[in-house]
Amino acid sequence: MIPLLISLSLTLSGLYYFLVYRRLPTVSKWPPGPRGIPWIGRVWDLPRSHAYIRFQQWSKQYGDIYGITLFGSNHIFLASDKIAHELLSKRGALHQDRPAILQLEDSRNAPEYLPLLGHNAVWSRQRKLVTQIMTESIRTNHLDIPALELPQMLLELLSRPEEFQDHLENYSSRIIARLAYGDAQHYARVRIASQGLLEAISPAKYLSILVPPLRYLPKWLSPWKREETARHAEEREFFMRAQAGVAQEMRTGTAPWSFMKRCLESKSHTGMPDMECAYIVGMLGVAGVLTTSSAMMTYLLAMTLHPEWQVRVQEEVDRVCGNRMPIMSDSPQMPVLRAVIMEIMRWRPIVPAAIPHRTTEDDMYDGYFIPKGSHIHATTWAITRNPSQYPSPEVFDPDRWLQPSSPSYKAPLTEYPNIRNFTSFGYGRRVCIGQDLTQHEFFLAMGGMAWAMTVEKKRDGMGKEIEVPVHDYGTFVITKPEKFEFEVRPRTEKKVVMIEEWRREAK
Ligand code: HEM
Repeated sequence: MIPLLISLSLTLSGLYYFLVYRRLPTVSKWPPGPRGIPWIGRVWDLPRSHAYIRFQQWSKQYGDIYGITLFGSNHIFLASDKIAHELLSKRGALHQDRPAILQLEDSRNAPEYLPLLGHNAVWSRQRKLVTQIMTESIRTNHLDIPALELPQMLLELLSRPEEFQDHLENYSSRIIARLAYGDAQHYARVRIASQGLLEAISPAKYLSILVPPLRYLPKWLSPWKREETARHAEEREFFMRAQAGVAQEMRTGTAPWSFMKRCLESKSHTGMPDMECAYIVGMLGVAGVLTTSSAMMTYLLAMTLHPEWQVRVQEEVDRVCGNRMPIMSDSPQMPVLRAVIMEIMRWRPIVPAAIPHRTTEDDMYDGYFIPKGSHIHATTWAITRNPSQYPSPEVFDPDRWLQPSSPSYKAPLTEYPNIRNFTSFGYGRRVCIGQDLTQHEFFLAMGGMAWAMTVEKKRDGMGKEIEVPVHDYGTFVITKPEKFEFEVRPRTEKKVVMIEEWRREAK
């Protein structure tokens, strides 16, 4: 079987060379980039995890736009915010499709995972409905829900900091479960579903995503196909069960506001099947867990490594809020906290390789030909390291958002820095729909942590500081810091009592 696949690949590589390179218009050219074997490309040069670091290295060599070929697909990589806006926002109509994720059954058409759908009628109706529900959740103050879950997360962090990943993922899961289904009871299953889908779309787990010909292997030689069938069945069972619970509460008139309630109510005019409704809401849950918790983990890492910034945020919190925790309406007076949040998103992007777009018409950019069907990667890791916009990009420096001399500074400071429309949320018509919720979660959680506790390096038995790894991040397409050791101290005992009281009230 393997020799057959190799000879098939070589034949296709010849065919590809003939069809694609002969097709390039004479006045334009394929962007520069690492060349490999025609059709196959440079697959051996692509690591299964942390590939975004290689993408950035290539951008240094080939420029802010470069191209590679992988198993017959054209991939265009962008390392500049300006070019990404030019192509994906201004000419968004040409580049709003998605490539298929081969580990999933039919990611482009099955009415399941909104962020992975192709540009088709299913995507349009789901995006419209989700946008309406998210807008309504702001208008009806449902985005204040993170505040209700905050005291529990703070108390858990104060008592068992070594389990910080669990506390923060549970915090995000409880928020999204409340929003999705009206209460937090499903949080553990939401978290499992998020992790399951994340692994299913990550080359670090499934080589078949990076090497598409592997999908033609028979089922008995493809354990990953069996794993996907099982994951999908479990996920579907959970999404349908959670939906049935809300439907039952609606019948008895006891259902609180939730994404699911709104989705089910909308069925009278959208005519959406139950299964699709279950997936729209389930997907929102999945999208909102590992993304937001990742940045909150980076907050702990950044504050452990940079105590001077923790002091600055705490001074601002104390000055603006006095003895209470920050609330969203404090935001205009808290540029330092917002700068720290921005810098966390820039310094350690949550989806560092971004989600690729797919081009539906031939296009040209700066003399380069972008053929229909190309995958466009606005690689967040490279864009947030572009030195023209972010000098000394490896340095964690929130001042780059506060000092007028910095290229990323924007006035007025009552409004900026502001994570809305930042490169981490993508571009154009596929831009992230969860930005407002993310903004609420980050401001309250990071402001709350700064108010309640001081994090610092741990010391060993000899009193020597234990070094904290700066670069150890996970291998999946949504990354998070690996476990590291640090200490947490409550800023005052009175604050701990206040948080405990608040938790009792919030229940
Ligand atoms: C820090 C947190 C988050 C980050 C970094 C993030 C990042 C992204 C990115 C990169 C995309 C693709 C954009 C593109 O293709 O150009 C996206 C799409 C999406 N995000 Fe987020 N996201 C976050 C939080 C959330 C939350 C909290 C939700 C909802 C609860 C959410 C829901 C979605 C949805 C539904 C899409 C699909 C949009 C579409 O394809 O039309 N995200 N997000």
